[in-house]
Amino acid sequence: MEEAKKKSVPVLPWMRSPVDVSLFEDCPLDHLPCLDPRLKVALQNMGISSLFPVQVAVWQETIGPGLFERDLCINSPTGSGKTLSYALPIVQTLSNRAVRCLRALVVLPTRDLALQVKDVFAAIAPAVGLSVGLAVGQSSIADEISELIKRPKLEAGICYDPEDVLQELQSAVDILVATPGRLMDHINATRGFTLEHLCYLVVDETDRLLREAYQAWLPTVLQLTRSDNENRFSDASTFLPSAFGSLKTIRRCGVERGFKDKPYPRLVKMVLSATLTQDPNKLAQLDLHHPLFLTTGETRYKLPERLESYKLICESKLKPLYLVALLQSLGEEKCIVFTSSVESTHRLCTLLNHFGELRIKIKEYSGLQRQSVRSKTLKAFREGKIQVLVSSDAMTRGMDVEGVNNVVNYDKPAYIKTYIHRAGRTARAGQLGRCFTLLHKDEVCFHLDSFRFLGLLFTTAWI
Ligand SMILES: Nc1ncnc2c1ncn2[C@@H]1O[C@H](COP(=O)(O)OP(=O)(O)OP(=O)(O)O)[C@@H](O)[C@H]1O
Repeated sequence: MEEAKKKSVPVLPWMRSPVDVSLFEDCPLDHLPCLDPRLKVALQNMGISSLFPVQVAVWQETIGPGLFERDLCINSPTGSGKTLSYALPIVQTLSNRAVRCLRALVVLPTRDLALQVKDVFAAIAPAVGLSVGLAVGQSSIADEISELIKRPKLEAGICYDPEDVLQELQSAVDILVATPGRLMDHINATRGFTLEHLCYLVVDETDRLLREAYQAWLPTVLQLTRSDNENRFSDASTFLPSAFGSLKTIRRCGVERGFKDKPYPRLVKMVLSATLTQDPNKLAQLDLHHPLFLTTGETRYKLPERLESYKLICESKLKPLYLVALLQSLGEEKCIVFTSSVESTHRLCTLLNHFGELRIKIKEYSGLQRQSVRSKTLKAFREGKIQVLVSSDAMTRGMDVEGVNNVVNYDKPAYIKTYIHRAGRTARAGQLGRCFTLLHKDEVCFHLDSFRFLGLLFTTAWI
């Protein structure tokens, strides 16, 4: 049904002539034009010696004479390195900034994803003197504000007038990684928080973020970053919250130090996903400027090169036993088992923990749990203290855990996109990985038909 609906949606003209990322090759850091030597060292410290194709393609479009002329829409497989593809050019371009203010905003749908992306920025940005902040609701709002906003005169004890205090509020960060809810909290209520100077907006996991309104964060950000000229023609009151604390932050032409009397630089947008939407109505929400589409190969979505896909056909009532046998055969290798709901995640995890012969640590990770519990579980999984994570689809998007060799679809994914994001937790960064899907024999034909367009061949797994 979903696929039939999609086929009737016309593709936008600019999407018909994309830059094909599959024509690019890895590029050693030594050969990358214009790379700041300080960033080269930072990348080497991360264990990176060359850039992946999508990173080279984005670098080419953003660094050099063309310098972020167009908004970029990037559709590239899971694990292909999309995070660094935007983080590196943004950090390199901002490295020349004279005054600290909030210039880049990266929005992600979940807290764990935002933390992951913040870590990538934090590994390179300090090398060129840039500071990175996080707004995800991990700490109290007061703690978060004190991380994001500075009061230099007040802190130095030389400012007593409340009016002066307001004037002196400054951003403590150049780059902010945020989830939509917390971002809106700061926009609405944090004094001194402004998007007035924003140059880059990254919408990662775009299709997921466009699916939900999240307190109208996108129209709000777009409205606040429009110049005076654009603002004159639109009526923000239709969606802006009534107690809109930061309305003063709408950018005016030439207000920033160094930009007096010059046209204000355009806000550049970068939107990314492994399953980027082609729906014109959804893309219209992003208000893209002369967008350039980067995608990998000719098929709409692509799986990682080194992913092996297996089907396991069994009767429904025997599924738990098949799973136990599969996990036993995988030994201590890290594995994520996906179910269709938070309830079945809980049930399955409880059941697996009753199989004494499975001498591996198995934990649940689902949207039903508190964030603190989820974060603790994820940390233990990263550290290898847990071998198997039973997860609902909360885990499917973007999570990058080293050494996950196997993914199991205990419940078959309802959509191709779900398959892509689940399977994409393995075979990342050019590594080998396996995805097993448990199917009842009646499901096999339907399942394989709907996946054929991915060029996906399932091998039958014998356990
Ligand atoms: N140039 C590189 N060299 C080596 N490893 C890299 C390089 N770039 C990224 N990586 C690693 O590749 C992994 C995947 O990167 P990343 O999480 O950015 O993928 P992604 O394309 O955003 O995937 P997803 O669509 O699932 O979110 C990470 O572990 C990252 O550290």
